[in-house]
Amino acid sequence: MAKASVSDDCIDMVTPWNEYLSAKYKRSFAYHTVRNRLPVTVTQVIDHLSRSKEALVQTYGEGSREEIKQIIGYLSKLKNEMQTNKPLISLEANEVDASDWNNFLNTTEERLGRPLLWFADVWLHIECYLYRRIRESFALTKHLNQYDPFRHQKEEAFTGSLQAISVVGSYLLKLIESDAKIDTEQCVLQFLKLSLWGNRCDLSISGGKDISQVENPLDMISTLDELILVNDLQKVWSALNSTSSGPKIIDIIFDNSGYELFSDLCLAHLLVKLGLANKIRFHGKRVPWFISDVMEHDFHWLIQEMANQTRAPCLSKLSTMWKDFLSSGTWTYLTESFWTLPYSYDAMKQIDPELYNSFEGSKLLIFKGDLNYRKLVGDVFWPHTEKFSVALRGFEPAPLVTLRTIKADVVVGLQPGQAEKVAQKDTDWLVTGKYAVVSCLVK
Ligand SMILES: O=P(O)(O)OC[C@H]1O[C@](O)(CO)[C@@H](O)[C@@H]1O
Ligand SMILES: [Mn+2]
Repeated sequence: MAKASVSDDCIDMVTPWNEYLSAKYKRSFAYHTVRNRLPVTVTQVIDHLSRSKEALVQTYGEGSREEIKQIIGYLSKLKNEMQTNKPLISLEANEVDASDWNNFLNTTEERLGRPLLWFADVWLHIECYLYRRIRESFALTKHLNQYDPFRHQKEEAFTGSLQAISVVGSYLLKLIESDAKIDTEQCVLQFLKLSLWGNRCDLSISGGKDISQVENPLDMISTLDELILVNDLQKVWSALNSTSSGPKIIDIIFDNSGYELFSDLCLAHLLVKLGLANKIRFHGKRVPWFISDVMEHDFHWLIQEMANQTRAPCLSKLSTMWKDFLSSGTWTYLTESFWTLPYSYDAMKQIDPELYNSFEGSKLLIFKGDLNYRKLVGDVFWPHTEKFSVALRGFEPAPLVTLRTIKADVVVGLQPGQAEKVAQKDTDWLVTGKYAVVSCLVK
């Protein structure tokens, strides 16, 4: 009998413990995401292109008119493939990571003995594949080859948060310019929390709705400690404050642009100013990713946009200092392809040994956000009391910490009974970004 709908392929149950998160489980957030949220994301890109067509043709030339039609056709086909649970197909455009992606697809197909399907396989792989296919629709064109369909939303996420950004920026400037002795530990903990809660601003969870930070984040921070379900901030402080002889290099693996990126750079500035790091390496995405993730353009755009804020002189002052950090090499911005492959981080040593080895000398790896967390723990539905060190499955290139607001249904490191207690208060505690975890692995 013909399937009434794709969901007939899915199992009407919650994800079993220790199983991969997957849209094959109808009661999972993965199913809701693949069934309802990702089609909306594709539709929003199509709508954006349709609405901006004339402006795009103005900017990219008459040749782009036909390409816009081509991209919309490609995206409509992609949406249909997903909604009718078609096999995942190889990438066509010859980009730096295309062979890695196609190797992943072929190797997985061989292991499974069947092609990958949207409603059967690991959510992480499916969701990353969707964004990589959105990228492909532009990579197959000439005029719009480097166009970022999410840029306008990422930029609005900054301009919409300018009030909160000014508050935090002037606070940071006062701190670093004051001669008064500051409580180093308290300041670092405060800026770690600002960076953590900055992760609430993520367009993929909000479905693109405006998520600008309007409250005063400094007031907000002090009231949120009880929402941090795993709080290893003291361990992070000890790792940062350790007087180990090694180089004081810290890596920040970025998540979202806008307010979150600003809060990450404030933390990075403080760590350098306090002598806890003498080099900070930032890692961003090579292609438009999960709507709000940072690309190199977003990074430099934000710092330049701060320089333009004549009504917030603290921001233009910070912008000058941040440009100096970049030109002196204290800060470096890196874009490795690995971050936009489908792999969870236990595969890094094998897939990108150069990247893995580059972390060996790092004092601390700071992973921001939910997708990085899912890649750290492998998108497995671990029991919530499973140890973070076990869930990492051998990914330990250096001391690391995850600053993550919870937006997907996987969390480890909780105490017995803790998940049940939170769920009584908020049934959707796993997917709203209201709660957070700060989990640290020190070597
Ligand atoms: O920007 P973040 O914090 O990585 O959030 C991305 C997360 O948002 C979601 O789209 C929300 O479900 C997840 O699929 C993904 O892990
Ligand atoms: Mn993100």
